[in-house]
Amino acid sequence: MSLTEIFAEPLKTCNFDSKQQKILAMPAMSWWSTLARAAGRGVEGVASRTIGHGTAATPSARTAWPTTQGPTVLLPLRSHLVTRSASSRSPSVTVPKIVFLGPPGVGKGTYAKRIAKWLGVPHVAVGDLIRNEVKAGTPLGKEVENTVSSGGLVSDDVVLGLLKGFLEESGEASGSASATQVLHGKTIDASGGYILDGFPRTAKQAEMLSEFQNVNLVLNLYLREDVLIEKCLGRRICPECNGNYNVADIYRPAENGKPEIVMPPLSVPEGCEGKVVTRKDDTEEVVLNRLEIYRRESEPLEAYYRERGLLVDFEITGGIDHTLPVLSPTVIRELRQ
Ligand SMILES: Nc1ncnc2c1ncn2[C@@H]1O[C@H](COP(=O)(O)OP(=O)(O)O)[C@@H](O)[C@H]1O
Repeated sequence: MSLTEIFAEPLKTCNFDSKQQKILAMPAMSWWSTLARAAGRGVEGVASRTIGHGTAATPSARTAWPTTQGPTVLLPLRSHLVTRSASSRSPSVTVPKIVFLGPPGVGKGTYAKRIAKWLGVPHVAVGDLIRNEVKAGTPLGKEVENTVSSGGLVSDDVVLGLLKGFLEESGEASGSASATQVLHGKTIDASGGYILDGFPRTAKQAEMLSEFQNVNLVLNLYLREDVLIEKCLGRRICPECNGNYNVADIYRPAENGKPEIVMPPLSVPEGCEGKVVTRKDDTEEVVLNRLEIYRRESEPLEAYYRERGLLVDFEITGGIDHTLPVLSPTVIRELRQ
């Protein structure tokens, strides 16, 4: 079964009458190995751990990618991961502890959230944990409010304290603003793995994280900077449902060895229309400041994880429907290594 067969039809809709039903009905291990084999084939020929639509995929794989018709939906994979733990695979793979890295505007949060849902693990967005404290008006929130709205980085101790509390207390209601509000009142359990988004941002934070968590994959999403700025300025959030949207409609032709970029807007659904707002830190001045900080901090951070063989670079060149069918098997393939 080819990558196209697995990801083209099924990912467009959540329709159980489609081919997806057949895939899900397969015995878990055979589904798993088919997916994993296809994932390996999909990025065949990549010399290093650098993956991207423009750089790694073969032309035939590229033309076979699904077109953008309707939302891309990945059904939960958790049961397959659990099944794998009974096999001979290493336990680290069955507990995916994944870090997503990437500059503001790259879509890190959106991809992290989708992949987390698919893997059946919580998406832990540190920026949300911090914003939550600010929104709840806690002493910590008041302390960091100005730093956040100017695009600066909150102190390591504060962020680490929040994250540690969240990861260690999740599974039992901690009663803190973070555990109860970020996840909309639902208790979450990070003991079966997680996707960490927004932490670490510096090599020092990576060191600190390694003292209490063993991360097994770091996905480094990247995108050219002029597009990043446009995407940040087009970003909208719904304060009620926490949904993220983007009104920017971006196109850049391929030139000077750079891939073509096609990013249609991520439209605001009816229920959120009239409610969406621009984040305070998405003004041009603040975005430029955040990108500057990112550039400064990301190099040593990437080096930290590259040296440990955990970093996978992934170039974003398209919208979600274009990217997710390539990113998802990449995550599985890389977790297996
Ligand atoms: N790991 C971190 N260390 C320090 N500050 C952080 C960290 N993560 C988030 N923050 C603070 O929260 C703000 C919002 O974070 P986030 O939602 O991840 O935004 P973005 O990725 O768009 O910069 C950041 O600008 C920063 O002030």
